[in-house]
Amino acid sequence: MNTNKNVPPTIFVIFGGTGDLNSRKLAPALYNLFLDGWLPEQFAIIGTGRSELNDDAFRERLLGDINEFSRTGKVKAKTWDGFAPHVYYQQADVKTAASYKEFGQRIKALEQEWGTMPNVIYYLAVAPEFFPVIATNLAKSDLATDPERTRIVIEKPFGHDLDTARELNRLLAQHFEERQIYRIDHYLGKETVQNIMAFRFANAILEPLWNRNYIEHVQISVTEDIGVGDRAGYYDTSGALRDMIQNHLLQLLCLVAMEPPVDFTADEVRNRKVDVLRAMRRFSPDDVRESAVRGQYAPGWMQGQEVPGYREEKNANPQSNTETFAAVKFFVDNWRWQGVPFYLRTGKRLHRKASVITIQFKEPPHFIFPREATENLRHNRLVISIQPEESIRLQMQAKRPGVDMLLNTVDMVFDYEGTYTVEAPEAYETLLLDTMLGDQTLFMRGDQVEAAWELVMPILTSWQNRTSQNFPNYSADSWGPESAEALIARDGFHWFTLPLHAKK
Ligand SMILES: NC(=O)C1=CN([C@@H]2O[C@H](COP(=O)(O)OP(=O)(O)OC[C@H]3O[C@@H](n4cnc5c(N)ncnc54)[C@H](OP(=O)(O)O)[C@@H]3O)[C@@H](O)[C@H]2O)C=CC1
Ligand SMILES: O=C1O[C@H](COP(=O)(O)O)[C@@H](O)[C@H](O)[C@H]1O
Repeated sequence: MNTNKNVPPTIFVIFGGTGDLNSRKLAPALYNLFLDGWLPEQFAIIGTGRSELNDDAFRERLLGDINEFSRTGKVKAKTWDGFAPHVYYQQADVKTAASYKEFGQRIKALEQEWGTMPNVIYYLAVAPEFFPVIATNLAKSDLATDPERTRIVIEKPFGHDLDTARELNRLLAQHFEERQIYRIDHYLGKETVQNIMAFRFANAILEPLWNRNYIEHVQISVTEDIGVGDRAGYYDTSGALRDMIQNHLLQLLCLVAMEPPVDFTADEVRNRKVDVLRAMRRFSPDDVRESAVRGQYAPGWMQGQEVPGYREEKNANPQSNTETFAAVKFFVDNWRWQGVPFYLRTGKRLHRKASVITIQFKEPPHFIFPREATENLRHNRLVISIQPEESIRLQMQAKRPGVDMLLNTVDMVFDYEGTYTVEAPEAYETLLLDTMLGDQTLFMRGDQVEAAWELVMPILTSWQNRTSQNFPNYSADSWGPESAEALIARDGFHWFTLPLHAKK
């Protein structure tokens, strides 16, 4: 989102500095921002956790993490020598008031050393049970009183359901202004996801076609080949609908379905996305049976390796009925989209990792070519590949070279790899920089989160009330349960196989 390099002096406090998210995502992202010259001279990262570490030990730990997880590869000694002095560690228990006093002293010392009043960003990379605790303690300790200079970043999950999301919003609103609150949805930071807005709203040729008159249906598919690994403790309380559809996939849907914003400001963009969520058709219990399916993976084989079923994963409940796959048909009841189904699906341990949005257009109203010339033609489709392939393909019909008139389907392709030489930043790099610049465009506003929860609540409730499950119901390395095929086949469509050229 950024067009300038004017990041003001900033102190970045990471609650959960010793945790997995910081190791794999935040620390490498901050390092890469430093590497690319985005960070100001006056910049400090204060990591916190209960672990007993000093500054040097924490720096060593981050060095290992960055070496392992950074997209830019191993750290160069000279760059590290420039970065490391900006990093500090403070042991703290987030539940005790004394910890916040110590943060206050640390921040004050840096202010005095720098001779300026920096922005202070509190990043909550801790379990969600600590979000209210930390927010309240920051406020009580007067560490976030200035809305111009202090911000709080909240990781997912934002609430477990509509009530808990509302409760968390209420609590945050007691202590912070909305402009201070940055709710993360890391999909919004992905380069290819940001490009959906650029592609739709910086090109005049798409908008006239972007509606129910030309579009037959939309598919949003986020498939993963990995299982839950050692995250079953968290995942068992969540499931695919909460973990992916309520946030990432619905946000992708909003980007496809939103009206053109008047300008590219945070609230205008977010208003248009909330409009979509509000226009989405609500589910009755009968609708849920018709329009939503779920699945759970069984043990099996992936690429020659034996893999456990979900119930056999570390820390999983052996009788768990948590879904690791979900597919839902939504409608957006407004003038633009009336009658156009949006099929969303996501799941773990599926055949291939791929996040793809496919817009299928209606057939031409009349074919002038002989039947045999057109037999194998597909509808025009716009295929937006978010990852791992990063591309946009427009599938068109063309005449095959030859003396006869035979047509086939060809792709017009924009692909990042072939077009740009610069490597795209990781989502967290963009998002962390935006928190420092005070740009909330790619962050979830409170009403947006609640509107998304409101939409999925009938499905969650209905699934919770239906106890009998035939789980596990799909095998590893498949495309999910048969019921997912039936969901879309009833409307005469099928899930598209994801781009064959997609990188593994
Ligand atoms: N890991 C990931 O890929 C993702 C994580 N998230 C979210 O990020 C958050 C963190 O996840 P993750 O990093 O995986 O979790 P971890 O369990 O790896 O880390 C938890 C962190 O919290 C700290 N902590 C726990 N209790 C206290 C306490 N009482 N006082 C101070 N610090 C404490 C731990 O410090 P110590 O061990 O030193 O006590 C540790 O640094 C969660 O909300 C998660 O949902 C979101 C998306 C992806
Ligand atoms: O938020 C989450 O996202 C990941 C998938 O993210 P991606 O960037 O790798 O597509 C998912 O594995 C995880 O369960 C979920 O919590």
